[in-house]
Amino acid sequence: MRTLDDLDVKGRRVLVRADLNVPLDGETITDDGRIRASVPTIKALLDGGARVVVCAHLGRPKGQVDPKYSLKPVARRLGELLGQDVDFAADVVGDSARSTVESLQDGQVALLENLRYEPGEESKDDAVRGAFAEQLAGLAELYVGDGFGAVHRKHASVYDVPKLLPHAAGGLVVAEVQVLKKLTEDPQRPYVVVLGGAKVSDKLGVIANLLTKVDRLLIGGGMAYTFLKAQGYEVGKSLLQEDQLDQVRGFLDEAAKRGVELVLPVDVLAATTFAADAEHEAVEATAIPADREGLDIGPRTRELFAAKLADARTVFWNGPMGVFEFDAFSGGTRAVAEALIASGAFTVVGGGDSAAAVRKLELPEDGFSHISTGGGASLEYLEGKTLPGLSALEE
Ligand SMILES: Nc1ncnc2c1ncn2[C@@H]1O[C@H](COP(=O)(O)OP(=O)(O)OP(=O)(O)O)[C@@H](O)[C@H]1O
Ligand SMILES: O=C(O)[C@H](O)COP(=O)(O)O
Repeated sequence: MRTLDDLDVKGRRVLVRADLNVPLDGETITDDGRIRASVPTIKALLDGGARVVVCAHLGRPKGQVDPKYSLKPVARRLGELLGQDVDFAADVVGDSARSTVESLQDGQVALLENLRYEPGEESKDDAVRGAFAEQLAGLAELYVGDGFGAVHRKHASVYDVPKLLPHAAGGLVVAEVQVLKKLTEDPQRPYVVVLGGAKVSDKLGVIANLLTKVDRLLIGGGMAYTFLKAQGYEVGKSLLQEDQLDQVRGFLDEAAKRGVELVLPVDVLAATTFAADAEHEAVEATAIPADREGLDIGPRTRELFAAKLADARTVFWNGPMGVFEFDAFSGGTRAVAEALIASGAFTVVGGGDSAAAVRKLELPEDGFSHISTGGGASLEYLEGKTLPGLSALEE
């Protein structure tokens, strides 16, 4: 992969695809980790005299303009971190974007509005995506792919634009790949993967492949309930991927066949409603009341997971064990994070919210070998899949 050193950027407009998909509470950024991680590449380009045009997505507005997902607060924070103004374009490839980009001087930076306001960004139709990519590429002369968290998406800004412009990988992508490579090349064993979080349908897909690579798979968070249901237990109002139950039954069989230990919660904190102050109690994972939803793993599961992590030599963890944003349901995530730190293993935490949880719970970031900005992206990399955003940069 070409890197920034291979590009002559002085006086040129450089489109940087970053992953600035940060958690927001209204307009307040609750964790700016991904913005911070994007700063070194942007700064290096600015120091090199480039005119930098940053593009990124926020949330999943599905091709519609929705002010809730505006990148405006991100522009403000990026400016603070860079120590210079970030011009914000009110659209992605429209009049505002074009005039903002045209007025940039050497060493100045602009951020475009949320890429996912444009239906072309995520379209499955190559021609539709390609047409949007042409518009985006038209804003710049060079392209830098640095949004590691999105390299698993075959989206216009990730996959198609680098085909249209001379390109290079940014420092974040290079660094992330370097660490994750270590996990794919002969990891020390036991190799344990811990999966949780809420993007259940996205991430169930990686399990089939992971079962061929790991010694143990611990499943918590919103991911666990589809497994419990697949085993025949009722999960009340918990997060459930009903259409993937057969697939999950297949994983349970496959794990048993391969001798991979698949460890599920034995108890959960079952709440009356999805709220910070919800009434809740620890119940057996096999007996979740119909009117309750599991919002965290229970105390016995925390101990079980910690025991299963104690002798690990390599651990990858993606996805919080519960709704850590609510204090009452953050204990499971804390317990797993602490068990990773205590294991002394080579530990990688991946994912926007997983990394945010580590910081929110004030756990020492240097207690982990690496905190990756990619959740889904890291998981798919570990599967050994060719990721669209990486293959495009390699061409
Ligand atoms: N039992 C649960 N029920 C509902 N939501 C849950 C549960 N457990 C965890 N979550 C939620 O999962 C979310 C994080 O999931 P997600 O899959 O997005 O992880 P991630 O680390 O951000 O990975 P990625 O980078 O791929 O987005 C958190 O907001 C958390 O509240
Ligand atoms: O949060 C992430 O994992 C990345 O920003 C990608 O977001 P997506 O899962 O909505 O494509």
